[in-house]
Order: sequence, then structure tokens, then C-alpha cells
Amino acid sequence: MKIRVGFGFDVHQLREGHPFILGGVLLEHHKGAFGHSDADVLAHAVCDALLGAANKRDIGHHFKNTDERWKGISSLILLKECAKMLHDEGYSINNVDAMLCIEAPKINPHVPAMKKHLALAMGISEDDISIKATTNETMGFIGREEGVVAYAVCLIQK
Ligand SMILES: Nc1ccn([C@@H]2O[C@H](COP(=O)(O)O)[C@@H](O)[C@H]2O)c(=O)n1
Ligand SMILES: C[C@@]1(CO)OP(=O)(O)OP(=O)(O)OC[C@H]1O
Repeated sequence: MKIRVGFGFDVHQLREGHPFILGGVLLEHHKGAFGHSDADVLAHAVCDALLGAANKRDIGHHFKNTDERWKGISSLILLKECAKMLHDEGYSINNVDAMLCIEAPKINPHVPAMKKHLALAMGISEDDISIKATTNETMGFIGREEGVVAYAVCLIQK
């Protein structure tokens, strides 16, 4: 059996009045993430973890941020595509563990819904994805709510 680990990181700006989609969930907040797609930083970090595990470059390599096809697209669709690339090579996704660094809003109440969306996109069980959150204790660009960061790791096997 071949087992590989993958790591992903992403960061997006937070801007006043933008929709805030995280893990496929639309959060009620005065600020939202800005990007070419729906700027779902959590889904993007998971995409990069999957792609990294399979040595398949990164999300921007497959979905260029200058391509009109991806403008405003749901990142769950991009995640589904990344999972498909792995499945097509015979890999299955063992588990994913993700960490959000975000000052506000509180993420914990939304974790079950986020797990459901991401698990469905990857074709895995909700039990095989973990989502956690921390503030940055008011420090730096995260603490000032200028941006949001996500990290993810995964194991894949074939
Ligand atoms: N946006 C966030 C940040 C944190 N949490 C939860 O609160 C706990 C304490 O966070 P600290 O940054 O003060 O250590 C953290 O462990 C999370 O459970 C959250 O839900 N949303
Ligand atoms: C997802 C893509 C493509 O729409 O755009 P963004 O939403 O800007 O996200 P980012 O994490 O900066 O990079 C990957 C992109 O190519």
C-alpha cells in the first residue's frame, strides 16, 4: 500500500460587505473573504493538501485566477475536481484535518455543516474530516480582521 501525506495553506483578505463563505457555509458577518472564486479559504487549503499529497501542483495551477470560468465559482466544485483527480489515479482519501485562524465570527457552531459540505465534495465520510479554529489573540492581520488563514493536512492511499 502507498500512503502519502499532503499539506495546504491559504489566505484571503477580508473586506467589508463581502459574502463570507467558509467550508461551503455562508456566514453572517459584516466582512467577507475576497478572491477570484468565492474565496473559500478552507476549501482551498484542503484542495492544496489533496493536490500536494498526490504531487499534483497546486490549486492555482489547475484553476487560474485569471480564468473567467472560475470567477465567483463555488470552491466546493473545485474541491470535488481535486478529489476526482486523485480518485482517477487510484487514490482514496483517508482523512483530512484542517485549522482556521480567524478572529471572528465564532466557527464552532458551523463546524458540523462545514464538515458535511467538504465531505460530500470529496466523497468521504464526515467522520474523516476534522475542522478546528483559533483566533490570533487580536495580533497581526488576522487579529485586526484584515484576513483569514486556513491550514490543512491529509492522508491519501492506494
Ligand atoms: N473564530 C473562532 C476562533 C476560535 N473558536 C473556538 O474558540 C476556542 C478558543 O479560541 P482561542 O483563539 O481564544 O484560543 C478555539 O479552541 C475554538 O474552539 C471558534 O469557534 N471560532
Ligand atoms: C481559486 C482561484 C481560482 O478561482 O482563485 P482565488 O479565489 O483567488 O483563490 P486563491 O487561493 O488565491 O488561488 C487559487 C485560484 O486560482
